[in-house]
Amino acid sequence: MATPDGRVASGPQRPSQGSQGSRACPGPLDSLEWRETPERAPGQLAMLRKAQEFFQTCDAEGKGFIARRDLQRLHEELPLSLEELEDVFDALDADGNGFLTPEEFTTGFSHFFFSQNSPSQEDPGEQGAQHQEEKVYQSRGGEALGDMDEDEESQFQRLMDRLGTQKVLEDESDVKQLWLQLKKDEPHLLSNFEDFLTRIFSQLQEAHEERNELEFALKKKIAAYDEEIRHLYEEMEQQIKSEKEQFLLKDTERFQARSRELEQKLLSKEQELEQLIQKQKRLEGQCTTLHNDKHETKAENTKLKLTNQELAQELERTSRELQDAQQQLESLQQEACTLHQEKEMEVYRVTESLQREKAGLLKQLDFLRERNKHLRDERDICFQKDKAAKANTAASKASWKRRSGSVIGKYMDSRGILRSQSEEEEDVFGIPRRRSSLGLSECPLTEEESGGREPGAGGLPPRALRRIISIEEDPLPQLLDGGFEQPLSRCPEEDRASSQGVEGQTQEAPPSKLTPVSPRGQPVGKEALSKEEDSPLAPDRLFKIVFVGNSAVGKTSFLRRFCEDRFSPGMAATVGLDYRVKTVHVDGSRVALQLWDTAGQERYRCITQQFFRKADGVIVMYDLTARQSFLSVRQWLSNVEEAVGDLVPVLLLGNKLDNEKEREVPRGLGEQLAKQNNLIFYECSAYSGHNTKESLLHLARFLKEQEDTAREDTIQVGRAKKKSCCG
Ligand SMILES: Nc1nc2c(ncn2[C@@H]2O[C@H](COP(=O)(O)OP(=O)(O)OP(=O)(O)O)[C@@H](O)[C@H]2O)c(=O)[nH]1
Ligand SMILES: [Ca+2]
Ligand SMILES: [Mg+2]
Repeated sequence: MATPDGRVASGPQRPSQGSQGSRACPGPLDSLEWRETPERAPGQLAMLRKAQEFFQTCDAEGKGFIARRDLQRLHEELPLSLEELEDVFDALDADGNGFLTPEEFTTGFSHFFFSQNSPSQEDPGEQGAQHQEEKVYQSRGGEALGDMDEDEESQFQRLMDRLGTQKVLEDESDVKQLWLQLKKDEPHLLSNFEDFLTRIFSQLQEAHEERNELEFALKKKIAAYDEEIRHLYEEMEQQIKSEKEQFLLKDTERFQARSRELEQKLLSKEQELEQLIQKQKRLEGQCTTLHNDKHETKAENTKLKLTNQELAQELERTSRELQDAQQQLESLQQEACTLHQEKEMEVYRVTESLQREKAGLLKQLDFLRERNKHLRDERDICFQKDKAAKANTAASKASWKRRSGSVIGKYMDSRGILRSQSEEEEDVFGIPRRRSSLGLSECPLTEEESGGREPGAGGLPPRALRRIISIEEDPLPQLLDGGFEQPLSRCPEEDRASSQGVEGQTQEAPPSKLTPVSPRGQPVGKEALSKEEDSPLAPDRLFKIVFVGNSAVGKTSFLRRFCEDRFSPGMAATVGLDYRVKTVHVDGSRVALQLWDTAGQERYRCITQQFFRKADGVIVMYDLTARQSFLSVRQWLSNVEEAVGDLVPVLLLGNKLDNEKEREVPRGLGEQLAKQNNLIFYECSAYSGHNTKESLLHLARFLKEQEDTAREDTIQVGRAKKKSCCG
């Protein structure tokens, strides 16, 4: 390939030969040379263009500069050695930084070009090897050309034209030299050479055309590609645009939806806010009212506090007063209690004195009876004497009547019937009868022997219960002062019923005339007399106990056993009511028991009923040898309950335990009944004395404990009340 020197050298020397130039880049350089050469006066511009083209040839990669390596790569194409090329590079690299910029290259090139144009070079050292090479080439070329004549020249030109090398060969000087050499040295080989050239050039031509075609195709392809790329680009742009639009659309829609949503939210928030504001206003209003209220309440509170204080003071004062009142009340209660106890004790003492009095009177009565008996005896004797003497006159009879009147008259009425003892006593002791409400019947004493009259038939109307003494109204003194101390007798009806049964109280009556049908011959009251303990000490407390149960179950016998510790068979039935007082010791206390013996017979029930009410305890007795008496127990219990409720403790006694072989009521039944009704239960015998004391003491203890508990309760309640008042 031709160097720049070559081209430049051939340029000025052969301006008409357009085919001369660089073989490396024939296209553009060719065209440059073809355009420049005809002008023959290349200006700066043309030179620059050439330099530029050469620069581009060297800088094949389009880096914008030429490295030392780029120039060395041209070593095979340029007729220069590596060292020479190095020299050229160094010469061109003005600043010596190892790169040739386009300016450096152009400057160096133009320098060389201008130095070529002016043969007298001012700076031969600078041109270096290039210059030398140029000279060699010129010398050779000049020599060859010098040898060629006009004829040969045209001959060769023709050959060239025929071959059509202009299109293929840029620089034909080599071929020309070879042709000339061959023509001169070996003319016979010229035709071969020409043939060879023809072939070569035709091939070259083909190759050239082919290349052109390829270039054209390439250009077309490139254009197509460009077109396609442009198309693709446009499409892409379109797509991007549409995508963008879609995206924008979507975004807008989303944005709009979002904004709508937000607007709604905002709206609701605003509403909420509005509500909240209203609420706040309301609350503020409430707050204000509350504040006002608070003030009012505060004032009221203060007022109330003051009132409270006043009230507290008043309360204190009142409680003090109350306390005082309570203390007073307590002292009054204590007084009342002591008064009550004193009263009871008084009652007891009076009872006792009356009993003693009663005993004295009974003794007197006994004495009188004795006297009566004695007088009767005397009378009998007199009567017998009269009979025997038959000389007794009416005067003697009259005197009898007067004695008897004097002595027994007190006891007999005009009809010869013994007056009731109470009447008698009224006469004798002048004690008036006071009680008449409820109480004991005063049964007339029927003296069988007085005319042998039947009591029922004797015209004496049977006197009904006349005198009634109430247990409820402190009865004892009155009970005793009138007639109770008298031996109670059987009622006339009973006498009649028992076919002239005469009261055993007139024991002195001749047995022949007294026909006691009932085993109950004995009077009741007499034996009840004061075998009672004459205790020197007054009892601590007193309990009233009422004895009930069917007739003949042994109530009176039981009481006798308990009080006197003896048993009399054939007791008379109790009439109305009897009582005894017995003091017993219970756990260190002296307890006086006022034991009321009621009549079990049906007709006295109404009286008995009255006595339950003031009773502290009740004893219900049945006869364990008489079934019916046990069956009546329930009735007795209900009577008690009717009168006093179930507040009063009840002792159930099954009597006549000694008579086991005639037992009709099993023990279990009694126990069961007691359990059902919450009673104290004993089986006893008045006859043997078994369980008499035990059972009554049990009841007495129970009563005492009950009273103790009640007292304690009262005290505690009082204390509690006091405490609560003080507290
Ligand atoms: N075998 C036996 N007979 C007794 C017992 N207790 C009383 N008797 C007899 O039973 C009969 C009636 O006795 P009272 O004591 O009069 O009976 P009462 O319950 O007082 O009778 P009223 O006064 O009519 O209510 C009398 O004949 C007594 O001798 C006893 O424990 N054993
Ligand atoms: Ca440089
Ligand atoms: Mg009796």
